[in-house]
Amino acid sequence: MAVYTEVSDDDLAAFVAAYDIGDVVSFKGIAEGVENSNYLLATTKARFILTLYEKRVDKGDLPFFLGLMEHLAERGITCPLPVKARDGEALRTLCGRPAAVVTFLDGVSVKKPTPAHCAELGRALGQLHAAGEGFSIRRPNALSVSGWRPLADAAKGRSDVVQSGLDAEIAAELDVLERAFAKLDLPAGVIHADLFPNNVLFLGDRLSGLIDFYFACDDAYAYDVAVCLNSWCFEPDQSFNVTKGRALLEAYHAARPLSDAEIDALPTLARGSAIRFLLTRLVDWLDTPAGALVKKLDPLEYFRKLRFHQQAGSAADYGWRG
Ligand SMILES: Nc1ncnc2c1ncn2[C@@H]1O[C@H](COP(=O)(O)OP(=O)(O)O)[C@@H](O)[C@H]1O
Ligand SMILES: N[C@@H](CCOP(=O)(O)O)C(=O)O
Repeated sequence: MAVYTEVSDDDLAAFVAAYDIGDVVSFKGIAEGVENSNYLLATTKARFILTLYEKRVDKGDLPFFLGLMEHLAERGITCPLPVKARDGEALRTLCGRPAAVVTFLDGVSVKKPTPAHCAELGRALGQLHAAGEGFSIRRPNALSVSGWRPLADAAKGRSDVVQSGLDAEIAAELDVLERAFAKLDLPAGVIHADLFPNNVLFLGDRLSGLIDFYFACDDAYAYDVAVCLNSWCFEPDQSFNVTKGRALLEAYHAARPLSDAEIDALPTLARGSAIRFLLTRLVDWLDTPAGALVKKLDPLEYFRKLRFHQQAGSAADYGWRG
């Protein structure tokens, strides 16, 4: 579920009256999603997504997220465009929460990505990175290497209920990654940071839109590539599909060429990305009360991916041909 805040008909009517988006035809909560309350809002003019930003979103970050979507949409990226109310403001308040209306994108997310989907994704990611250049607001990645130890500490002493010995494995991995990340000096800019298949829409085999920019931040571009290798190229049996990896990397490289340093760093970045999602899932797993309506995501999926990356010697293990 992702409707934490219920909006009454009266609240909705008062909210929509501030915009020039037509009259409400229908209004329905969207089940998918984890972080925020999302509604599909249809009006006499068009369809929109109304989002109420929930507790985990820092209100101070909203100008970054909304400004970024506007910046990218202006540069040809098919992403939600924040809709301004008559007073010129896109960020408003509804039911005591920060809220915004964005344009609705057609398409569906794929459950089983093919190499063709991975190529589409790689190309779109390269274009996204190029289009983000020149965006003026900065947002450091709170979930990069300096954020991992605090997450591990939050789970410490409890993670063995998920898997015996996990605390020690995480601590040892963080020792390695903190040293390895300190040595990296890679091209950086705006990244999506959560471009999993559920955040990419397709019409047939053609990518039709990118959504959910609420983890976007400044970090190494190749880290975003590593997030996608993790989320798009593993099979359900947890084997890495090099054909998908190659399709993703080659399409990305055609849109935004990867430097030798970025290619060499891929195994380290993939390990980092694996521990990031392992840790956030682990903390959520441990902290989400039994019976909560939110679907808990399996932390061990990312532990198994981490194991693969620990064995990876070079980018060739991800399908890179040079
Ligand atoms: N602009 C959009 N156009 C079409 N569907 C959208 C749009 N934004 C969100 N959705 C739908 O809402 C769901 C949840 O949105 P998402 O931004 O991923 O939520 P959360 O940040 O809470 O995880 C998506 O899976 C998608 O089905
Ligand atoms: N992609 C993250 C969870 C974040 O969910 P989203 O619905 O905001 O994309 C994970 O898989 O751990």
